[in-house]
Amino acid sequence: MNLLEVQEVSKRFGGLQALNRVSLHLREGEILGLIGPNGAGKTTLFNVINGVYRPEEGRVIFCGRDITGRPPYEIARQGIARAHQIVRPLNELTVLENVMVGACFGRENRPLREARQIALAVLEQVGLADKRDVEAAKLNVAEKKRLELARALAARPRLLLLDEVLAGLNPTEVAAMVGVIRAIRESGITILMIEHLMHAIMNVSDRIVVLDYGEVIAEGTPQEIAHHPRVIEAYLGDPRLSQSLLEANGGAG
Ligand SMILES: Nc1ncnc2c1ncn2[C@@H]1O[C@H](COP(=O)(O)OP(=O)(O)OP(=O)(O)O)[C@@H](O)[C@H]1O
Repeated sequence: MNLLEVQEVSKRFGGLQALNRVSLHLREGEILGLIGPNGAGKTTLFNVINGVYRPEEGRVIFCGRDITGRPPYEIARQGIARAHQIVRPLNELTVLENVMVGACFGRENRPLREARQIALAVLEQVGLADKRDVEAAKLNVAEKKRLELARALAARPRLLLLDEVLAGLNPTEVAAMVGVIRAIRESGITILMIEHLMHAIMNVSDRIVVLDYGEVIAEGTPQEIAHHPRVIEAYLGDPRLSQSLLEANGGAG
């Protein structure tokens, strides 16, 4: 059974069609990469999936249930967590306390003692255990990204939405984070991730869906996507992206 099905979803902002009959699905246990040029509609799709926006048309089905237009807290309770592109930890709290908040407001309401146990395990999982007593404000960018991931994981999701968790990291940090993402999948969590870093997304995804101007223009394995004429065409308008696609293309063989 598909864990998530997005069926013909459309979302408009005034006269702008941000999503136009977008469909995609995620099988349990897979990593699906969502790519596309700036403004393609990737973040809007995340916002529809986790209930920030209600689409004008279409449906979102999670675990066989229609969750279209349900409020974000209810969708979180059902097992979808999201790591945001812009990381905003509770700065005066420690790393551990931040993650405990995630555990308390996750899939089930948890008592503090249990939330602490979960938070400790999750910090171990993302490689941040040694920083647990540090104030969140004192973390560097890479550590804040890990904290954001830990906060989302503490909700014990079945589906994790990752919005550019590799952005702003240096190559060593990217490689380490890719390792963490793989390990999360191994632990049984399904992942949908938006990423501009072409090498990394090609490397870590089982399948990739490409959005352009709010429409799905391609879907396939990283290999297929890297050679797809419509994808290359879509990316040619953006020199930075087309360069990274060409590099990934070479890397993908
Ligand atoms: N709240 C909003 N109000 C009006 N327009 C919006 C809103 N959110 C997004 N848009 C517009 O919808 C389109 C899709 O934006 P979205 O942020 O989903 O793209 P994206 O693929 O995530 O882009 P990026 O890669 O730059 O993050 C863009 O043209 C954007 O300007």
